[in-house]
Amino acid sequence: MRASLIQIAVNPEESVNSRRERVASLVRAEAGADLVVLPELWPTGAFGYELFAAEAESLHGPTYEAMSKAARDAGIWLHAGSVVERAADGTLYNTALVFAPDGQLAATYRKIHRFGFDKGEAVLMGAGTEPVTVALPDTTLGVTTCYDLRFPELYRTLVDRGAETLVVSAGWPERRRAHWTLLAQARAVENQCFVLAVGTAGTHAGVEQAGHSIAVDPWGEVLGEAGADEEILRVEFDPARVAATREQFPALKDRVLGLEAPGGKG
Ligand SMILES: O=C(O)CCC(=O)C(=O)O
Repeated sequence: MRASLIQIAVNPEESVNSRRERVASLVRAEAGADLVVLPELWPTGAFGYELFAAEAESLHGPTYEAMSKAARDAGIWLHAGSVVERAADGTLYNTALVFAPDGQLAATYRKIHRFGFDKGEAVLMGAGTEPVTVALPDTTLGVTTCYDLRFPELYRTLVDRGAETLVVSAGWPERRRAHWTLLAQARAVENQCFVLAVGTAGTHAGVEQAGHSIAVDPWGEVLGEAGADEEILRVEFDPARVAATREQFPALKDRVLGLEAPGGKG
């Protein structure tokens, strides 16, 4: 399976419309890949809070249109990163879009863990509630977004639902780059899954982005890692390695379930 992780530079001198057109061309140029993955909120930047309301889209807005067409033109599965979705009741969500090679929408995922504690996304957006998997011909994707990476229980839920390739679409800051790499590898090892983690490059809203998109195999080995700037990280892997790893080292079978305390208090 060939996957292309497009680490998009988000810088304020490029308009949202120009970036959308540029990214559509980058996606089209990946024809021949099986799967293309884009980062979180690349139209506005994950920290472009002041743009969220103005650039919010209905689910079938301009990013949907451009990405659906790009997926169809390239004939690829496309995790198109996420957009600021304005729902019918006016609530904003950080919503990831996944398209099939015919351009049809295969899945949406509203980010469950919002970042910012008592500000930013955490107050500007609503929280998703539904973990999402997408069955591709050769693997099942578990769809997650940025800050989700810190919450292993979400990934276990995705594994229980059949996920074998965990996608993390992010806008991760440079300041915490060490966490990004470490957690991507940890999620791969503990879940015996491939992890495809794609972030943004550049600096927007004063927040330097980490870049360093990374692909990890079910043994925790790094298949490829990008640098800091805009770059396309292309990796090839055999999805059957997930079943083989789980058979050779069956740690997932030793899970002890039901340890969570009722009400979430330990
Ligand atoms: O958890 C982190 O350090 C970064 C999370 C983040 O930037 C996000 O979810 O947008």
